[in-house]
Amino acid sequence: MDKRPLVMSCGDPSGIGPEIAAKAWDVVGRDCPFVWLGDPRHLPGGVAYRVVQDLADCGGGAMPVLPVAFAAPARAGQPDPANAAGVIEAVRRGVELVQSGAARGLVTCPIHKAALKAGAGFGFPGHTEYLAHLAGVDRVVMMLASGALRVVPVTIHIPVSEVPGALTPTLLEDTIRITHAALIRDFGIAAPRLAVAGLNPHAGEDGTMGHEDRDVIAPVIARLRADGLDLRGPLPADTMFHAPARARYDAAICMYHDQALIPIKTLAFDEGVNVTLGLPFVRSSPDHGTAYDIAGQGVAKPDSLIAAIRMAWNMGA
Ligand SMILES: NC(=O)c1ccc[n+]([C@@H]2O[C@H](COP(=O)([O-])OP(=O)(O)OC[C@H]3O[C@@H](n4cnc5c(N)ncnc54)[C@H](O)[C@@H]3O)[C@@H](O)[C@H]2O)c1
Ligand SMILES: N[C@H](C(=O)O)[C@H](O)COP(=O)(O)O
Repeated sequence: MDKRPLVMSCGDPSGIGPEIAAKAWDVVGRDCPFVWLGDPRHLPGGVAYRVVQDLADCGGGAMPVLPVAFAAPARAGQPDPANAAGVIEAVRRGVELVQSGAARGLVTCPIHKAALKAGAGFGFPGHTEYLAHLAGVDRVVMMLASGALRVVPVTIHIPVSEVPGALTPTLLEDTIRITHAALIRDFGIAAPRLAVAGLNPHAGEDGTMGHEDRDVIAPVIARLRADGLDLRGPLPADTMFHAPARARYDAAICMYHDQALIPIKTLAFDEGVNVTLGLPFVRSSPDHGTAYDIAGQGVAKPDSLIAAIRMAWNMGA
């Protein structure tokens, strides 16, 4: 039996990451052990932890911590640019441990993208793009998954004004194929059914409200259907997410970030998991961010992080 632990990058220590990690350990630390990569100083007072030097000894007891150097203490809700380098190092170290085979998978606690850019010139829009860079892969896919819905945004962290130009047939086909393969391999769905959203209102209304649906999306769907994939679309996005519609597919392929993330965060904010498909290792994350507005108050819910831990544990088996 694979007893290797997960590793968890601490995320922005001024956010809710440290507190939800400690809460998550209390719930799933025994069944899905993880080693927290961060600065013990950033953990909330009273949290039981033990510093470890490697991943060998991490089952049960207090939360194991593999220290990562940070320049400054953390002030709840107030990101410190001086800590940006440590946030990035925790992610890099986590990838190193997974790629070495020491860890079963990586769970990342939330980062604040703008804070990393300001503090360390972080050149990536978020974890997803950074992890692809570290892994040396050209294409990865962001999936947000829950019991009620799985969604994939084809374009991610780009301005809405740039979405039409970014929606190339190649990007759409790659995204669909990576998603389809992951649903089979990682989610145990033998014959995945995919619903593909249109870009424009009413999926372009036969070209009267935009042409991308007819000229870009529909030909890719036709080609992949001819290749045997079970796809429907381009569908009007506004009628894809009510319960009867969701019952007809296993994942929704959406054209841009909020077209995908609004429905899943509306339906399943506390259980949604962000999982990166196409990496040579397992990576998951909660579906929320640093939540500076509640950081340090003890009210942050660990539920999404717990779901992310469980998903990574099961996918890493
Ligand atoms: N995986 C990630 O690293 C990740 C994911 C999403 C957003 N972010 C980043 O986080 C930063 C803040 O983003 P945002 O404000 O749009 O979204 P957010 O998810 O941080 O917060 C949105 C709202 O949800 C609440 N909330 C979030 N998580 C919660 C929890 N566990 N329990 C209770 N309430 C919770 C917050 O208090 C806030 O009111 C941004 O820089 C964003 O890019 C990172
Ligand atoms: N777009 C995701 C969300 O809103 O939940 C989140 O920002 C993911 O970012 P990463 O690439 O850092 O996982």
